Amino acid sequence: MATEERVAKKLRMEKTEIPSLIQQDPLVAEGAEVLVEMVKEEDKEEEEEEERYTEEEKAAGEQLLKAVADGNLDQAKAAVAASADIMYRDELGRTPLHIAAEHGHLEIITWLFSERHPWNVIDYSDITAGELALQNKHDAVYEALLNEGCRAELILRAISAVLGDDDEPSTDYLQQKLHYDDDRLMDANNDAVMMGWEGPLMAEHAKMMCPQSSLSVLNVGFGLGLIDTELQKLKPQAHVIIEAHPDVYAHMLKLGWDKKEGVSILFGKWQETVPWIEHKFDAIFFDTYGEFYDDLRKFHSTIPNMLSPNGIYSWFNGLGATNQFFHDVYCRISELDLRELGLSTEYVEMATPTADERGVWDGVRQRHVPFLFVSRSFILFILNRISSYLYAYTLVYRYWVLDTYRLPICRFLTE
Ligand SMILES: C[S@@+](CC[C@H](N)C(=O)[O-])C[C@H]1O[C@@H](n2cnc3c(N)ncnc32)[C@H](O)[C@@H]1O
Repeated sequence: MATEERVAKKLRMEKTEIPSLIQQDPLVAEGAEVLVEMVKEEDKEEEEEEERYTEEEKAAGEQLLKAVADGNLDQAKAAVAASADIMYRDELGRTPLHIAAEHGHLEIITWLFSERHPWNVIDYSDITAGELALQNKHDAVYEALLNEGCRAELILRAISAVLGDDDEPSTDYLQQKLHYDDDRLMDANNDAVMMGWEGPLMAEHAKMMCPQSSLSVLNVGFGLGLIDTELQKLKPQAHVIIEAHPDVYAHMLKLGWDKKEGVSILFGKWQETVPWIEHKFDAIFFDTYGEFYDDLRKFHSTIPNMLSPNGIYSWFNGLGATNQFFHDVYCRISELDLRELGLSTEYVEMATPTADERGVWDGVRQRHVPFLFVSRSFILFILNRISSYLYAYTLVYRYWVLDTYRLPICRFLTE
């Protein structure tokens, strides 16, 4: 496929639409250039891959793809025995897993995993096998893909723990100069830390966590103060806010949050302030920036000490939200992590604002779709190498493509 066509596909638009889009804005042009370079790089890799195969291996690869599409396991096994690469790709970059998922061949999926086919491989348009199973309504296949995704991620985590590969959260974000602009909070690169369009999500979180007044609440991460404003409307008896960034803290003081009745601000990172908290809260919310899934998991582990017996814990759920399949895997992993801590998780579904309603992209770097896909593809490109998506949590967690937001409600397990 020609480079232009591949770029258009990645942007999910027609080839003819791109020139006018590029003319509109130098930032979009910059984004498109990055994409072109990425596609060229992919082309080079593809060529190298082609050259890697002998004629015999290519024939076996084609035989494998056909057998998988036909749902013929014996022939698929024979193709592998005859030297087919288990991850042989067709012209769309789809591997046997994509094809088996698209056609709903569960037995073949199980066999592919036993042959160590990775669960999270993407095609040249960033499509996962999970998305193809979902689109074609192959529920049992989707379930098998989800299970494998969770299994693989948990194994990877266990290996990282043994290797002592437990990264400290980066302090880069906390050292950057932030600025507030209308209803947005942006970092030094003009990347949005928080945007006003998330207001309805925050209002829903507050409502779900605080069904009545006079409760005792904890919020980690002030940002625009959207959730704190909503919590205030519910008249909490005690309202603790943990915030680590000096510019956000200064903004809070300027707005007089330190003088509001019942409000206490703990200035510092939650990692340093939470261990000192002895109070039990009826509602706890977590939404930070510049942190990884592992940090969220560490925060989960502090909940049993801080939540009152009938309390509710919730967190901003942007896990893997650039892709429905990845999102579902991470929601399930989080549920498993919380269960181990004695907490149940219920995901309450609500519609997310549409792209038009999110018109607030104006004035920030990520406002245009090309950037969205540039960062997404870049992350997936890295992912293919480390075979984990969880590390991408921070970088992408504001740019979700999901129509439905899954709001987590966590409580102590009763049995
Ligand atoms: C996405 S914003 C929170 C938005 C907030 N939920 C709202 O409704 O406006 C994330 C906030 O977490 C803060 N933050 C980032 N890392 C933190 C940490 N380790 N401890 C405490 N706050 C942190 C950021 O400075 C930022 O104010």
